[in-house]
Amino acid sequence: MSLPPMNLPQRVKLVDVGPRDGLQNEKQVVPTAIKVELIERLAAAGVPAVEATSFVSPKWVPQMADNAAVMGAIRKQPGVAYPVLTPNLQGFDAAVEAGAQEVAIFGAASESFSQKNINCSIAESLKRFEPVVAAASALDIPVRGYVSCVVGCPYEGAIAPEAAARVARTLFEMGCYEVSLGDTIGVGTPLAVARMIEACAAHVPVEKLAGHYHDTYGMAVANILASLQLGMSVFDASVAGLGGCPYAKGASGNVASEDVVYLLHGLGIETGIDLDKLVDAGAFISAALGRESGSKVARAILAKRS
Ligand SMILES: CC(C)(COP(=O)([O-])OP(=O)([O-])OC[C@H]1O[C@@H](n2cnc3c(N)ncnc32)[C@H](O)[C@@H]1OP(=O)([O-])[O-])[C@@H](O)C(=O)NCCC(=O)NCCSC(=O)C[C@@](C)(O)CC(=O)[O-]
Repeated sequence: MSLPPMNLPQRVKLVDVGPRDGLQNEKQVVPTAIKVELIERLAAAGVPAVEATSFVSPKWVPQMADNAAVMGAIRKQPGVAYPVLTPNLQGFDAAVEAGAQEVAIFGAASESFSQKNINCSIAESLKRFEPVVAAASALDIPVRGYVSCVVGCPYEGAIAPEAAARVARTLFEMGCYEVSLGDTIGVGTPLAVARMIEACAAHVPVEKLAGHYHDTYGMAVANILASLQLGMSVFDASVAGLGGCPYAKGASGNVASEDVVYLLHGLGIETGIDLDKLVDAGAFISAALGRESGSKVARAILAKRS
């Protein structure tokens, strides 16, 4: 017996956002040296893109205040991207000064979340991103775009697929090489996520879309499978399932990178990632934070090893 045919990609790119999306949400400020070692371990495990930090206001997110120190200390691996978040030109200039070679701008499909997260409306945020994309383009720096709250918002509830699609389209037309669709509070189910992707893919080629799913309701792996079947081949995840969002109360971490890699390899999809080394990276940061990994796969592998 075999499964019904699934139209799956041969290779998937995983973007580990743990050092940024994960550690921005820790109550304790994680020492710079630990962040740097985590980033280096992820790159050594074969992760092709590691989101290293964010150049946002340290008053808003003190956990990322050591952004320049982190960027200065990483021993960069050839072929690995180390994108950083830049909400405005001030953040972009600081990121470039610190040696960033890829940046990400981040908008939202929900007005309330936009206000809480970056202190402006969706329209204002898109205006604010334009000079960032222009400055990046002048320096040949690729810009990734994010849309938060693509299926649900902590303040507004369900979000219409068209609202996500409008922002995704604007970011893509502005010049983002890829648009990452964030289920910030992890409420999506495969049907809701598929409807949202279909709406976005009407304006942005599906191969330019990435899935960024938090695992609050345990649906993220199912949502990734649904997204793969719709032609997506880039996913964000956090080693050890780190994280959440400081402006989305109750949101748990991103889907764990280890769980995503286990799924993908089980489907015969290449990632270039060594799962054992990834589990080691997750064990390293979990020990540094003094808690168990949020990845079921990592816990199973570590239990088998002991
Ligand atoms: C966007 C702002 C800066 C607006 O914040 P604001 O207060 O409206 O900014 P402002 O332009 O009025 O400036 C006020 C002060 O902030 C400073 N400032 C201004 N910009 C910067 C900067 N770039 N870096 C450092 N400092 C900055 C500026 O210099 C000034 O300093 P002061 O004169 O008071 O001393 C603020 O709201 C902010 O930093 N927000 C970031 C929030 C954040 O990082 N959220 C988490 C990331 S998003 C996320 O996690 C979702 C995602 C991407 O993962 C996808 C998903 O899951 O959905």
